[in-house]
Amino acid sequence: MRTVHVELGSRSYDILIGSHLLNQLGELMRELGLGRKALLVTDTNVGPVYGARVTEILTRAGFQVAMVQVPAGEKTKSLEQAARLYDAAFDHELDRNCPVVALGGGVVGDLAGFVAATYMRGVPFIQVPTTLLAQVDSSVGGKVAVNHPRGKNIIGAFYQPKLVLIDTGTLDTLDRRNLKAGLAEVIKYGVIWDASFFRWLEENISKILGQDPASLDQVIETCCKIKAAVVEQDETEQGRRAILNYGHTIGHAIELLSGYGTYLHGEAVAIGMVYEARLAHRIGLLDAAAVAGIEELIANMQLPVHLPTGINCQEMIKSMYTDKKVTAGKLTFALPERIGCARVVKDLAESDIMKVLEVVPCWPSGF
Ligand SMILES: NC(=O)c1ccc[n+]([C@@H]2O[C@H](COP(=O)([O-])OP(=O)(O)OC[C@H]3O[C@@H](n4cnc5c(N)ncnc54)[C@H](O)[C@@H]3O)[C@@H](O)[C@H]2O)c1
Ligand SMILES: O=C(O)C(=O)C[C@@H](O)[C@H](O)[C@H](O)COP(=O)(O)O
Ligand SMILES: [Zn+2]
Repeated sequence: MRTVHVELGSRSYDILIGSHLLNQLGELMRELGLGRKALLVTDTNVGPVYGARVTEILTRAGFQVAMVQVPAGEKTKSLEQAARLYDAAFDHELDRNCPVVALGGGVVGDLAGFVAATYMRGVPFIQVPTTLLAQVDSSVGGKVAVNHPRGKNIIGAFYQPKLVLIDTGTLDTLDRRNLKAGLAEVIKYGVIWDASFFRWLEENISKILGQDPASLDQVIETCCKIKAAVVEQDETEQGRRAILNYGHTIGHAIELLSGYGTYLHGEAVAIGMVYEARLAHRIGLLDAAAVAGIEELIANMQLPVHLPTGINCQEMIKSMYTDKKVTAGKLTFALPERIGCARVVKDLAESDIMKVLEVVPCWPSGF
């Protein structure tokens, strides 16, 4: 088992990474001294595979478990689904010391975390991420949210989990499309933080796509360490943390305008990283070789690199104004300045963004 610690004073916690860790969840939660009723939140794909097993593990450790399965998919990050979970928490008589446990991908984690942050003004939250994306990114760092019809993750909070338990064995049942979507966030960490990790990814593409266990363990641990380091510096995104948003200003606009769930989050971020690298080049921040290297790695990981057909570039820019990085009406981007280093750039000219979006005016959506 590998452990990554996230040091945030009284909100510190461990990320445990290993191949058969689910079995230890109950004992680990008991050691945290939590109340004995647990709301287990999962979705309609993950529940049937792991729900009964996790319920049994928690029950054996002395928890009374109520499991709720929300519909799988991005549309579930909604206030309607949150309301369903508040009802379930009431029905199960959760008190302030009783945990909400998220068993699933980033959708379940963000939704359940939002409910944990707000039910009774906050109850303990446990993350058990089961997608690669959730294991390398969304389960760590405390961003929890639901979507608004006009903006991604608009209703949310910063609310840290008490424990992140990553059972890498759960990736065995994840489909290829979702595995690859997780790799977009993995590439992000190489671009914004660690040039040697970026090179390592370039050299290990076939092992990673072949789901070689040691390579995936390496990927997950490295990403968790990077995310922990960024979050420790700037828990509530007053500045530096925004580099984790590289690819997301354009990515979120794609998710919104194509209809939540049409593009997976990781796919939209992959496209966003390509166009935002070009934007960084256009404003003189990033050299052309680095832009080509980023685009090549994303394509070689079998992720999309073109804007989808039919997305109107003006509409895209308009929707970027709902981004949480906007301040005083100015668009703000997290852009790479070289492989392994990124910075927040404020006050970009719309004309530069438009030029970049129009380079290949809304290409066909084939990957
Ligand atoms: N909070 C954060 O810091 C953060 C970071 C990145 C992304 N996100 C959010 O995460 C969401 C995307 O998360 P995601 O990519 O995990 O998507 P997801 O949660 O929708 O999961 C993807 C699909 O895989 C299924 N699935 C999950 N685990 C499985 C398993 N082990 N076996 C079989 N099927 C499984 C799910 O049911 C779903 O259909 C987006 O809403 C995004 O905004 C949040
Ligand atoms: O943890 C962060 O900070 C991130 O930005 C991670 C992103 O991968 C994630 O998609 C996040 O939800 C986007 O942040 P948002 O504040 O733009 O919603
Ligand atoms: Zn993301």
